[in-house]
Parts: sequence; structure tokens; C-alpha cells
Amino acid sequence: MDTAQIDTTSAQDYALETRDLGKSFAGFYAVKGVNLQVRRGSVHALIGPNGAGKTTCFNLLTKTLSPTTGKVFLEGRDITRLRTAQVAKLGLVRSFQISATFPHLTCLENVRVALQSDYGKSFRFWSPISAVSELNARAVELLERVGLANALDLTAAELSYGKKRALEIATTLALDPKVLLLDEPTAGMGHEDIEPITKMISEVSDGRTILIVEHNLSVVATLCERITVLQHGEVLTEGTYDEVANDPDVITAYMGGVDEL
Ligand SMILES: Nc1ncnc2c1ncn2[C@@H]1O[C@H](COP(=O)(O)OP(=O)(O)OP(=O)(O)O)[C@@H](O)[C@H]1O
Repeated sequence: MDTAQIDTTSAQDYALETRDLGKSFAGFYAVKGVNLQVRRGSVHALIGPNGAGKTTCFNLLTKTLSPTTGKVFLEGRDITRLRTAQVAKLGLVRSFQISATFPHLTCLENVRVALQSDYGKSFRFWSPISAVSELNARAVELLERVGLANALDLTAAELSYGKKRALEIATTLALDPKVLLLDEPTAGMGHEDIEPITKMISEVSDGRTILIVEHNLSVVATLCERITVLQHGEVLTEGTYDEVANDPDVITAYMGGVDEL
């Protein structure tokens, strides 16, 4: 990692960037020539019809998959050849991937475990006595941020689906990521859970860069300053919600699939 080069121009503007990113499976390109630029401090969405390449793209960013072509940069640093754990240590973390929750632990215990994990950097050097109370205080603070202040002593198994996702986000935030990747955070949620989780993501986005794959386009419209639309593995267009929603090519892409814009 010491030898990784930092491109200072892009590091100033973009927390996350890809250049000519591509992935082929037996000759079929699921992702092709993707140039993605996620501005530092923004909430950016990656959308597209089913099979557009969003999940493959996320897997390439978090190094679950190795690219066939191109490069990935985190704050200007070339992370293309690093592994998932290494990019997590550098601050690129995908929710629901590294920080799984344990069903029989309480919310407080779950977040404490995440804070104590190898990726939690802040608590290593503290003395044992102060560490326990500081860990508890930090865990409570994180649970308050995601709206689980009243659920500290409930086990993860006792939570509603929406609150489980909130707990997962709290355990991810415990890793203090610079760039947070959220993979369909409202997937499978009932209507009643979508608004609170959207509000919570908006609150935790403060001071952070977030890249989100999300099928619910009203969630995207509420949260995201920039939207990149993928189709057949390639970038179809990029812009604000209004720009992409009124783009005839985007409308055609969505009408050709099962999704609606
Ligand atoms: N491991 C794999 N081997 C072969 N083909 C794959 C593999 N992973 C993905 N694909 C193909 O790549 C294309 C993009 O898939 P991907 O899952 O990235 O799309 P997506 O935009 O996330 O779709 P969805 O919205 O349905 O989750 C699809 O045609 C898919 O079948």
C-alpha cells in the first residue's frame, strides 16, 4: 500500500473514482468502460434496470471481484489491486457486507462488537476501564443516530426488518467509513419503514460520502445529489434526479425493463 500512487487532482474532488472499469464473465461484459466520479461529501446513486451491472460494479469497488479492465481510486489512491479488508481499512466500507449483525446479541452489544473489530481504529490504545465506558457511550451515540435509542437492550432478532437495517447501518458507521456503500437499503421494506430509513441515511450522510444502489426512485430523489444510470453494464447518463428522470434514453431504458421511473 505504501507504493500506491495518489492522484492529488482527483483526490481533492472525488472520494471515489473509477476509470474504464470493466468486468467480463466468460467474455460477457457485465460492466464495461465505467467512469464513475463520486464527489467528496455527496450522496450519489447508481441506478439502472435489472441486470444493468449495479451489483457487479459494487463488487468491483469493494474488491469482492477483480476488474477485467480499468482502475478504482479512493481519495486519489489507486486501490485496484487491494483486497476487501485493505480497502475497508482505508475507509471504503459496504454496509451489510463486513459488519454483519448477530441475532442473539442486543443492539448495544452488536455495535460494541463492531467498534471493537479490527477495523475500528479509535479504541485500541485506551485503558481497559475507560475503554468499556467509552465504548458504551459511543455505541449508544451511534444507535441514537440511527433511531434505535429505545432499542438498546433488544436483541437484533427482536427488531422489525427496517430496524434491523438501521442496526446494520449503525454497525457499519462504527467502522467510521469515509465512503459508505449502501446496497439497496430499502429492499424488502414495508412502506412504514422506508421514510424513517431514508431520513436516517440523510442524517448519517453528514460529513460522509455515500454511494447507494437503490431501486426505490423516490428514495433516490430525496437523498441523492448525483445519479449515474447504468444500462447493459455501461453508463447511460449522469446528472441530477430531474436531469436523468427527464432523459428520453433513461425513460426508454426503464420502460424496456420491469422497473418504472
Ligand atoms: N458471476 C456472474 N457470472 C455470469 N454473469 C454474471 C455474474 N454476475 C452477474 N452476471 C451478469 O451480469 C449482468 C449484470 O448483473 P448485476 O447483478 O451486476 O446487475 P444489477 O444491475 O445489479 O441487477 P439487479 O438490479 O437485478 O440486481 C447480468 O446480466 C448478470 O446476469
